[in-house]
Amino acid sequence: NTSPHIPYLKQCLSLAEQSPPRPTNFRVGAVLLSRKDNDPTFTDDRILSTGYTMELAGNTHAEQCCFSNYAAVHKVPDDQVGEVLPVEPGRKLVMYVTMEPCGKRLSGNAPCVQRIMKTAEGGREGIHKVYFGVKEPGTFVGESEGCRMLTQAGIEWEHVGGLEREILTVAFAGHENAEEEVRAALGDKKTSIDDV
Ligand SMILES: Nc1nc(=O)c(N)c(NC[C@H](O)[C@H](O)[C@H](O)COP(=O)(O)O)[nH]1
Ligand SMILES: [Zn+2]
Repeated sequence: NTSPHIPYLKQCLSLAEQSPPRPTNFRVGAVLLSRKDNDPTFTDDRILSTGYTMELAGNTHAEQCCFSNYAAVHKVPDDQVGEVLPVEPGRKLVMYVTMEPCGKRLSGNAPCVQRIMKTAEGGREGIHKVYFGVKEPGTFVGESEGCRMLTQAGIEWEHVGGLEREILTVAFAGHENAEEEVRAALGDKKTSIDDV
């Protein structure tokens, strides 16, 4: 019996596979949904938006595209997406991403944790929880800050294990020595059982 989160991470993985391979970032997929409280099998989930790395023009991240796509459908600029996300009693906003949202980007563009935090404005809760399949490898920014920043902002997060190898293989596809980087990233995981 697999965790009910796995089908969502698999959906994010197939989104990530649509991302153009680049050595300068990771190929990531994201899904934004509304989830009813106390619905353990997620039967009443409502998908709100999806996104993948570089889906939209420019150097865009999966989470960024996910928000931007939703904002476009609701005819507001990206930075006002929080104002059009649904606020429904008894339901929460949840995001699934193949990789831990970035807390820092080498390009200096707004990191995705900042975009996630921004959805909580004007008394709205915004994104309640983020599920991801791997922590960000150290390739670009070293020790990732995403989770710590989410915690500081009072946003819950959870690493859902089981798809690390698949997620990293897709993420690193555009990199020079992708296989080596995947192996190294898996090795970093104290919990990865593949390499024992
Ligand atoms: N969660 C996440 N979703 C993405 O869609 C993506 N590409 C990354 N990648 C994180 C990595 O740290 C940055 O890609 C590098 O730091 C380069 O920064 P830019 O992407 O050029 O801003 N992380
Ligand atoms: Zn990001």
